[in-house]
Order: sequence, then structure tokens, then C-alpha cells
Amino acid sequence: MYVVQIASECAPVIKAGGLGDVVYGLSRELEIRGNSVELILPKYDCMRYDHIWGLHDAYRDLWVPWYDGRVHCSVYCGWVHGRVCFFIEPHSQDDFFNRGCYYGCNDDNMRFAFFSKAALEFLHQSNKRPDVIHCHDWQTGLVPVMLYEIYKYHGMGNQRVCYTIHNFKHQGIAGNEVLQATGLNQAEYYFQYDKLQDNFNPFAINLMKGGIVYSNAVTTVSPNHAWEAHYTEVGSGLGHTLHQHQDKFSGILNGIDYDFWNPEVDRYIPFNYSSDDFEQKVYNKKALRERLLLRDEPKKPVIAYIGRLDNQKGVHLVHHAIYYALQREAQFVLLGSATEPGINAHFKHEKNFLNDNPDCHLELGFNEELSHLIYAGADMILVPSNYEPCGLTQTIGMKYGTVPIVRGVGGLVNTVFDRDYDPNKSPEERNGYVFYQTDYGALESAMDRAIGLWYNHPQEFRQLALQGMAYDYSWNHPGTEYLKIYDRIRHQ
Ligand SMILES: Nc1ncnc2c1ncn2[C@@H]1O[C@H](COP(=O)(O)OP(=O)(O)O[C@H]2O[C@H](CO)[C@@H](O)[C@H](O)[C@H]2O)[C@@H](O)[C@H]1O
Repeated sequence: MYVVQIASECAPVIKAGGLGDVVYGLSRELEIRGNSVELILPKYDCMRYDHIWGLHDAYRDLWVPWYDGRVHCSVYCGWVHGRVCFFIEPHSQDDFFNRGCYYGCNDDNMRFAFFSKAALEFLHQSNKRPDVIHCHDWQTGLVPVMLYEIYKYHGMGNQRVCYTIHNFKHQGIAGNEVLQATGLNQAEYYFQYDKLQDNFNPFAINLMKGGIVYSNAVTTVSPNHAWEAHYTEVGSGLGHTLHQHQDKFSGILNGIDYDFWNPEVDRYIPFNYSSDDFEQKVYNKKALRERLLLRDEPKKPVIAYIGRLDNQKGVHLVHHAIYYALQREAQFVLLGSATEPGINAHFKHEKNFLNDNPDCHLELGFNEELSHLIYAGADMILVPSNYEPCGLTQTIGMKYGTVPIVRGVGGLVNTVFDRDYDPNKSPEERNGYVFYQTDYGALESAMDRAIGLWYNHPQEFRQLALQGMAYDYSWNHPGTEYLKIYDRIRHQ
């Protein structure tokens, strides 16, 4: 099968979060199984060019219709750790992808509407006719809309679209100008409730809703989150739309790429290890402490948080966990970045306040290499999210023998099974700690149980870590699930 992924991220070259990991990992899995996969991405100025091999211009004269004119683009091709990627570079005054950031601009709707249009125009003009186009999140929600409203009539009638939603919170709420720019004429047609009209604001269109309405299959990134999005407020207003399209909507748990996230072969950690020589993990802990200037207190556990610092991730609990860990004789390491100025200022303040504390380190920013050392060196990883479509940090943590402490929402429910309480798993199958409420007491009780086991029953704690390592959260199973979906829609 020939699959083209159109996305705004692909790890490690463009990674703001988990979307990048998934786009890369799924592409690799599909290729391993004999499918042909290509990726189309924006050519951002700030991406990690050191992860691209053989970048060359592949298509010089791509002219993309935009408003009443056309925008000249160049398309570059290169290999990102074996995957063939096409990077689109527009030459216009808007400088859409030369902003020194991936997201967060006032005209993000326009930037990604343009990218979606350019990606389809590239497929069209270069005569690429994939069996399946797989696109992701609001940024590419317009791809199926334009495919079925425009490109279908220009020789692209056989292409089918699978649309994956990684985060319902950001939907791309836009105005009429997006329709005008992309050539989706007759605004009144798209402003209908069963098309792109936002479910709350009748004067706005919703790009993610467009993706849901027009795609042949819609997925989100865990079975539990699919249920939550359909039936609860976690769908951020799209529950009814999902209900109307429920026959094509499902949840597939994300995998992680065990070539990249694997303590046996990880290039970024000083001591490789597996469950057979788990003792080696402690040397990574020592290296982590040295790197972050933490005091070497062999007895203390290291608790880590890695992730964006925003409301989704439960920052009030992250903040509380730092102090609770210190109070309970544990060390705490945080690696995170905040885009919201208020949250950023708050954690900067905390960092200054805790700067001289030998048991705590807050690293504010994005650092892929350091994240590997933290997964390998920490003993526990905290994921106290308010909501979490899938979550990768807990499954990565488990692969590194780092015990997860998570809130029981979204994909965390599908991956972490409480050591003391899980009703559906035998004690040998349990792999972490789960709490449910959002108050400090709930968090503390889970941390308390984890830290208590560490201090009082170290052998049992070790056993719990090994049980986590035994789980297979690779792309093996989800790869099969996506291929089943592709196969189904291909013959529609
Ligand atoms: N400061 C930092 N430095 C280095 N690395 C960092 C980092 N902050 C985060 N990362 C890395 O980025 C990834 C984050 O994964 P998450 O599952 O938390 O994704 P995120 O919430 O961004 O994405 C959304 O999409 C993913 C993928 O579908 C879903 O799992 C998730 O629930 C949903 O919210 C991990 O690989 C983590 O190590």
C-alpha cells in the first residue's frame, strides 16, 4: 500500500510533543511491513536540520493557488532516520514557516491552511496518488475537505483519508478568510452545521470538525479517550459531531518506537541495560545526578516529570509533587516547557527558588537528549494530567524500568495498572500507580504508596519496574490496527 502522511511534526526533526513521535513511529512501522510511506511536512526554519540526510530540492516549481493568485513554493526531499520526507517551503511575504517556532503565531490558521493546500497541490502536480492519506490534528483538518471538494475533480478521486486526532483542545477555529484563501468557495455551504460550522460559534468554521466530517476514518489515540471524547466534555464540543460520525470513529492506542526509545540501544544514555541487567540502570541515575548537580544520595528515589507545562498536564499537581517529593525524602527532576507566559513565569520563579536545593532540578526548555537520560536515570515518572488522549511519557518510562504514577484519564487508563488496586489485572500484570481525583490528597496518596514501596520493600519495587518493562507498547499492535483501517477505507 502507498501511504502519504501529511503532518505538522515528525520526530526528531520537528517535535513539539507526542504528535511528532507518533508520525515518525507509525511511518516506520508501516514501512517495515512492506508499505511505501512518504511524509509531507512544512519546511520550518527552526527544525533540526542535523536529523535530515541528503536534503535536496525535489520540486522547484510548485505553484499553490491562494486567494485570487498563486504562491510559488519549493519542495525539498530528505531522509529523516530512513523515512522519505518532503518539506514545503513557500516563497511569499507571509514567511509562513520562518518564524523561529512551530506554533503560536496569530495567523496559525492561515499558515496550516496554506500547508494543507500546498501538500495536496504537491500530490496533484507531481502525480503522486497514494492509496491512503493520513493526516493529523487541526493543522491538516482541511486536507480531506479540499480533497473531496476540489481535488477529487482533478484526478484524485481514488484517494482515501484517515484522520487522527491527538488533542481535541486545539481545533483551529477560523473565519471566512480561510475558505476564501484555499478556494473553498461558497462560504454559506461550508458554514452549515453538518459541514465546517463550529458547534458553538455559528460565525466560525472549525478545521478539526472539517477533518471529522470529510475523512473516511477518524481515530484518536487511545480507546478510553475515544469514549471520553464521544461522551464527555473532553471532546471540547465535538462530541455530537463524533456521535454523528461514530461508525467511522475509533481509538487506537499509540505505540512507541523501540528503536529510538529502548534502554538496550539508546545512544543518548551512558549505560545501556535491559531487564536482564537491570542493575545497570543505577549508573544512569548517577550520571543524571552528576549532570543536573543533584547530590548523590544512593538511597533516595528520583521522581521525574517530562512534558509540556500547561493546563492539560495538571501543572498545579506537578508543582505540588515537587514539594511533596522533597518532603518525603525523594529527589525531583523536571524537564518541561511552557508556552503560556503565566505558567512560564511561575516555573521560572520556582526554579530560582529551588536553585540551591541539592535534591531538585528544574530544566525549563525542550531537550530531547536530556529526556532520554531522565527516562533512564529516574525511578518514577509522574503524569498527573487533567486529560491525556494517550500519553507517551508513561509508556516510554516503563520501557526504561521507570515506574509511572499517573492520573486515571484517557490513555493512561489503557496503559497503567495500579499495583495495589487494579480489578482487571493480576498482581504480576500491574505496572504502576493510579490516582483519580485532581486534589493534592489524591496525588499524595499515590506518591506515598510508590515512595513507601521504594523505601520499605525495594525488591518489590524492582519487581514492579520489571513488570512495566515486560509490556509491549511498541507499534506492533497499533500498526496492525491502522492497516486494518486503511484496508477498509481503501475499498470504500
Ligand atoms: N521539554 C521537553 N524536552 C524534551 N522532550 C519533551 C519535552 N516535553 C515533552 N517531551 C517529549 O514529547 C513527547 C510528549 O508526549 P505526550 O504524550 O506527553 O504528548 P503531547 O501531550 O505533546 O501530545 C498529544 O499527542 C500525543 C501523541 O498522540 C498523545 O500521546 C498525548 O496524549 C497528546 O496530548 C514525549 O516524547 C516526551 O519525552
